[in-house]
Order: sequence, then structure tokens, then C-alpha cells
Amino acid sequence: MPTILGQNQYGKAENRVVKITRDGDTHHIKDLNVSVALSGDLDDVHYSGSNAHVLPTDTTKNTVFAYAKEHGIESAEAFGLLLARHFVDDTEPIHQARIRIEEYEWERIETSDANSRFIGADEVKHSFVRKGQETRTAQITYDGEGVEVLSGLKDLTVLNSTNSEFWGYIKDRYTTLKEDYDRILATSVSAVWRHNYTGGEQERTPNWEKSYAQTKKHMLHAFAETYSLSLQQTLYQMGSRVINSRPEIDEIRFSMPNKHHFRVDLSPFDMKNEAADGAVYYAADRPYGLIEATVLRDGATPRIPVDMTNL
Ligand SMILES: O=c1[nH]c(=O)c2[nH]c(=O)[nH]c2[nH]1
Repeated sequence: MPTILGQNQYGKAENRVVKITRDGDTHHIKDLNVSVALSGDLDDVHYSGSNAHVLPTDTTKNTVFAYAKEHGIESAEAFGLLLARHFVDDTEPIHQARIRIEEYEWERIETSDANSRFIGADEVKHSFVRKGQETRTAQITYDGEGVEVLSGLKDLTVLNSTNSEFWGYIKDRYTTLKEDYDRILATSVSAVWRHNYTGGEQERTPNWEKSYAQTKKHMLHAFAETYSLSLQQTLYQMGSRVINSRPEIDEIRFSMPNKHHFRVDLSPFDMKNEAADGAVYYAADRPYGLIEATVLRDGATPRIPVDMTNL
């Protein structure tokens, strides 16, 4: 049976590009998922395998990152227009470009710096929490005598665009990671915390709503205010801030994926991409580091199950 080629398109889907722009201490973030689909004079590659009219999908990916660096990302629409025009106007066999973009929006973490001993209000200028925010969780158990109340949250995604370093680690024959003195630190916080309330008649019932709001606030502030040498250190700071600020909580357990943002190597295009100038990053989704730990009030017994935070 004779066949003919129908509608076709190709390109690189889901380029996760993060552009940080630095305006002095104030950082701006644009976080996009960009999919490129090109069509045009592409019968031959399908019929005969000739690639003479094919701009590689790999090139379309590089273009997304290089354009983010060269032109910045003013808006998804403006960035999409730039890319679409480039692919069609500058590549003869390409007649149509479709750029689809999802944008993940971030809000600044607002801190009164009342809790911060060593840094000022400026510090929030590079700390963000992703819009949409978290899911709140609770687990209540009662055995006829006492109650146990575990509160928590998951999917609270936060990012510091500076004040994060990672160096001084073990290097063996398989280590390729470069030491980094100015990296993005991003994580999606899952946390479960245990109230010391046991349901006794003489006990005052905690104000659950207020306790939750305050606990979340302390976690966010500690994240924003910690100059981080590792995600482990940031986690511990967040836990201690909660335990030290909330007398009703004795134990908190975190599960925090290290949402890696790798600085894109733009040197093949003779472009610099230094953190200090505002860089373009590739947001990798997997694999990811997974950092988990419990922080306890001194003397408290650990009771939160180890796997509780990744249900
Ligand atoms: O904060 C980090 N902690 C690690 O244990 C680790 N390991 C790694 O490769 N990167 C990081 N970052």
C-alpha cells in the first residue's frame, strides 16, 4: 500500500531553564519549562533519512539556554516569540515553530528579621517560595489512654539563589562534582512534627491553626536566613528554629530532596555563565539528593517513624 507522510513536527520538549537576574542584592527568578516543536520542509528525513534539513533537537535545546543568557527572560510570551522567530527566520527549511511554555512562579520569602541574629532584612532578596505552596498533613492516634498528634506539610518548594556553597567533601576515584562557592539551593520540604500534647484532662489543647502557621513561618525564615554549606546544615537549622521557637513541639522530621540546578556550560558558544553575573541553570528533576533527618528537643524520645515523611 502506498503511503504518504502527514503532519509532522519535532523538537526538544521540556527544557527546564531557570534564569537568575541580579540587581545588586535583589535577585529575580524566571523558571520555565520550554518545549520546542518545528515543522517545515522535512519530508526527506522521513522518506529517505537525509538529515540535510534537520536542525538537531539538541541544538534547539542549546538555543533555549543560550537565548535565556543572551536576551534574558522578560516574560514567557516575549521569550517564546524570540525563539519562534529565530528558528523560522534563521533556519531556511523550518517554516513553523511552536514554543510551548509552562512557567513556575515564585514569591519572595518575607522575613521580619527579628529572629535573625546575624543577618539583615536584605537576605530575603534571594529567597523564594514557589507559588501554589504546600499540602498540610496530620496524623492523630489514640490508644484509649493517650493521643499522639503529628502535624506536617509536603511540597513546600523553596529556593535560595545565592548564599549556598558545597565543598570540602570526600573525593574518591568516582567523584566528578566540582566544588561550588555560589550555587542555587532548592528543595521541596516534607516535614512531620510531633506535639508534646498527650490529651490529658489537665492539659491545654494547642491552637493547632496557629501552631501550624508559626511552624511553617519558622521553617521558611530559617531557610532564607541560613548561609548554607550543605542542605544537611540548612535542614538542621530549620528544625532547631522550630524546636526553639515552639514549646509545644518536641520533634520534627524532614525529608528534603536536593533539587539540583546545574549551571549550563555556554562556553561552546563563547558565552560566560557565572553566578555573579546572573546565570542560566538547568533544573534537573532526577536523580536527586535526598536529605532526611530528625531534630529533637534535648531529652525527647524520637517517635516519628523514619518513613513518615515520604508517604
Ligand atoms: O547540600 C548537599 N549535600 C550533599 O550531601 C550533597 N552531595 C552532592 O553531590 N551535593 C550535595 N549537596
